Amino acid sequence: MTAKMAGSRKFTAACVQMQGTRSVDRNIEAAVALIRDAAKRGADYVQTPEQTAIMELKRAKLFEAITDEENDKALAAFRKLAAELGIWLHVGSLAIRVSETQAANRAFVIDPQGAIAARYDKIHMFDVDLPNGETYRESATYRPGTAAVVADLPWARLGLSICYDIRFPYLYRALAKAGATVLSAPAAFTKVTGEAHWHLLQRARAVENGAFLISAAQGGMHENGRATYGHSLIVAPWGEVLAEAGTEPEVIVAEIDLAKVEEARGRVPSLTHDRTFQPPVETQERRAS
Ligand SMILES: O=C(O)CNC(=O)[C@H](CS)NC(=O)CCC(=O)C(=O)O
Repeated sequence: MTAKMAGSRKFTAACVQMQGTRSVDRNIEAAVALIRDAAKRGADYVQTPEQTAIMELKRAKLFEAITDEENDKALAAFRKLAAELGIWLHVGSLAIRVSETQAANRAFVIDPQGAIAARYDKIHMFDVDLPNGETYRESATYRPGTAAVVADLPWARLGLSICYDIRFPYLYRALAKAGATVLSAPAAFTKVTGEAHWHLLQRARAVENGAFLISAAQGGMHENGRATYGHSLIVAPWGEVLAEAGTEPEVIVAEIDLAKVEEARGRVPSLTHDRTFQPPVETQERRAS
């Protein structure tokens, strides 16, 4: 609607924060209302969280609810909505059935005509036992992706990632080296790890790559028993938090000025200072000899 022209150095980004349920229909309805709100507030690019369409940890129940890409009603609804609103819509992820026994945790970038401009399958699987007793085995259900993906928005190259990926810095280095000036990590971070690490990791990836980092999040207590951290974030390349959500569903908006990328990279050009050697690891034995 208010989409700025291609070649412009500025655009308006929004994150839609959600409290995902076990119902695909209810989640689509909630997401659509928030995306409409974001467009009304002038967003050219809107991002939704990881698992926008279903938050379900029980494998059998998940497989009853999901389909392949062609039959996915959330994807169809979001394509129609992007075209209607004339926005770039980045669906943080959907669970897409890729075989009898496996799903992909897949992000979609949808263009203002409703066409799929890019797809990314989450690479790093959250197979973790937390100290509070929460246990996750993402790889028991999902087939990890094997490729890093960038998507060209009219204003900037966008680097894709999802949630737990944020803990693997070389992925974002690869995306930045491939020209990404806006990075993304839509998430369903656990409350306990989010409290400890969320802002730190998001800001670190932005600063070390001199790039914007836009991450829409799941937040609050979910029907599946999980508590997620929320705090959707839009971070500038110098590390400032431009917009941040609380724990409840809401929309956050910020203006993305790409001149800030050159400014940050000009001040500290660490992106051009990578050394390729492996630092020697000194062991006790070596030191003794
Ligand atoms: O479970 C669902 O329904 C949605 N999917 C997820 O929540 C995914 C895989 S279990 N969660 C994460 O990657 C959390 C990472 C995280 O919290 C960290 O890195 O600390």
